Amino acid sequence: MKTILVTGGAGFIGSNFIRYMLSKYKDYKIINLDKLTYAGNLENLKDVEDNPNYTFIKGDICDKELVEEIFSQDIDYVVNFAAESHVDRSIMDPEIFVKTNVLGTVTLLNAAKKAWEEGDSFKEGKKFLQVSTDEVYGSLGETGYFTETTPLDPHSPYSSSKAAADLIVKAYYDTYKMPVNITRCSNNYGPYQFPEKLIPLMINNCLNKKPLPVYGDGLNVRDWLYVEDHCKAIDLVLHKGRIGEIYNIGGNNEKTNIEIVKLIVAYIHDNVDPTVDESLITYVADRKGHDRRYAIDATKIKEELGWYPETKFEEGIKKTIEWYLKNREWLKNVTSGEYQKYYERMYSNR
Ligand SMILES: Cc1cn([C@H]2C[C@H](O)[C@@H](COP(=O)(O)OP(=O)(O)O[C@H]3O[C@H](CO)[C@@H](O)[C@H](O)[C@H]3O)O2)c(=O)[nH]c1=O
Repeated sequence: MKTILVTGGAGFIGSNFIRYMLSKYKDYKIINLDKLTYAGNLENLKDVEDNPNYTFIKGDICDKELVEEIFSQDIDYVVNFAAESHVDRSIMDPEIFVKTNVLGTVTLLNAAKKAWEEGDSFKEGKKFLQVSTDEVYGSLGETGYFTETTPLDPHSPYSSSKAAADLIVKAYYDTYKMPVNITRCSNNYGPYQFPEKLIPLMINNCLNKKPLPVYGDGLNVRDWLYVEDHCKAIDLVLHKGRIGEIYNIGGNNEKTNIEIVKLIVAYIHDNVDPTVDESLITYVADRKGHDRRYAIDATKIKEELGWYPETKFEEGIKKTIEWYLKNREWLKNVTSGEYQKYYERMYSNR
């Protein structure tokens, strides 16, 4: 029996993680603390909202009083997914990224430390897991991989805020010996991803026959990881990861952006609407400071914890597109209102 505080559980990866953990551990309690920003959506958790082991609390990880009050319950693990996560938004509005990603993390760390400290050490069995990103390592050329010892070299306001948060988490381990882990994942894809990110944005635009905006030359490379494989990796690190360690989590699946876009177009063309074709592809101005290539070396998590990405990309992308096709109402709801304004601001003069 464990109680896990999951922050940002109404977002894409967080909601997939909550669903995965509730079905795997029938005796675990999950508290989901989520601010419900534009990217958080309780619809993502409709199927588990009545589960007696699940509690939702609406709130901000920067709210010290609220976070401390949550820790009046006996929390065993914290998994911190809560973050502003979209690189393009961070280029437009950096401040909220620093606030949520850095101050939010330190607020959570402080509350956990206060609740878990026992004399000059920590109660048994506690852990703070910080969910981070491979973007903290910066950008690769055509060869090489990020390992856990690759120096931090973030470029965007988003990745810089995540790197800062990682360093604060590390400082709590180095200074107080607080039981922590940091995981750094590559690009996730799968059900419930908000359609500002490459894959769901392209699916949504294909379904609406809107131009498909490809940044720069379309040859930037990302390493795609199916979200459920990521959830399995976090579960393993939470239970078996060595305290104080960082674990990279990658899909071992590098693709250029244009390959991804063409694959989505072909699927929609063949299975949904034959009038959708590559003529929708529109090359637009590049993202400022656009990292060229991310690729993860996940040897450490494989050798220490036996994790590897189980889902083949061909299978994962098919499942993902089919999920969006089955959930058009969800897609319609999340792309109304604020999304339209964002889309205009983001894409109108590129
Ligand atoms: C939205 C969009 C993206 N792109 C390009 C930019 C990138 O090279 C690639 C993927 O873009 P995004 O889906 O925004 O993801 P990216 O910037 O790689 O970052 C993601 O992956 C990171 C992990 O690597 C996470 O830490 C971030 O939170 C997550 O947003 O596709 C386009 O060409 N056109 C687009 O409209």
